[in-house]
Amino acid sequence: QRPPGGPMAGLWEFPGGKVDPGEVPEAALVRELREELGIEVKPEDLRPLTFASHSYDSFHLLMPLYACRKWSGEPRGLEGQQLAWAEGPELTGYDMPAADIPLVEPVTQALQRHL
Ligand SMILES: Nc1nc2c([nH]c(=O)n2[C@H]2C[C@H](O)[C@@H](COP(=O)(O)OP(=O)(O)OP(=O)(O)O)O2)c(=O)[nH]1
Repeated sequence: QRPPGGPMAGLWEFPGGKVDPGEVPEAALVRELREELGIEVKPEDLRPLTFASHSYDSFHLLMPLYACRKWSGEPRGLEGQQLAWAEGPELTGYDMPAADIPLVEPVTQALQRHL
């Protein structure tokens, strides 16, 4: 859950974050999962699933979404954030950033197909 006081506070998002200059996207996600959730993921265990392309008022977000079925460690909110483990149809019950709404259906389908 996004922290209070910042942009889109309180909305539920997929774990991740911005790619640093010169950083490969998969490396950025591995880093963010380590920093935010304390889990270790190998880049080869990230499978591209779909992407979001959404114009917010002040920027355009192009965000790749990956499936990850293998990790080590137990996810914890290392930055004080609330966590939720949501599978399939439960995902629709969370208030999400506008860019994420079109991702719910492909994620739900991928979970059903065990991708
Ligand atoms: N991680 C993540 N970010 C998302 C999702 N949906 C969505 O619109 N975003 C946006 C929010 C941010 O503008 C950007 C992610 O960057 P971030 O999480 O590193 O940045 P932030 O706004 O929390 O903080 P800052 O670095 O700009 O201060 O993408 C999502 O599902 N997951």
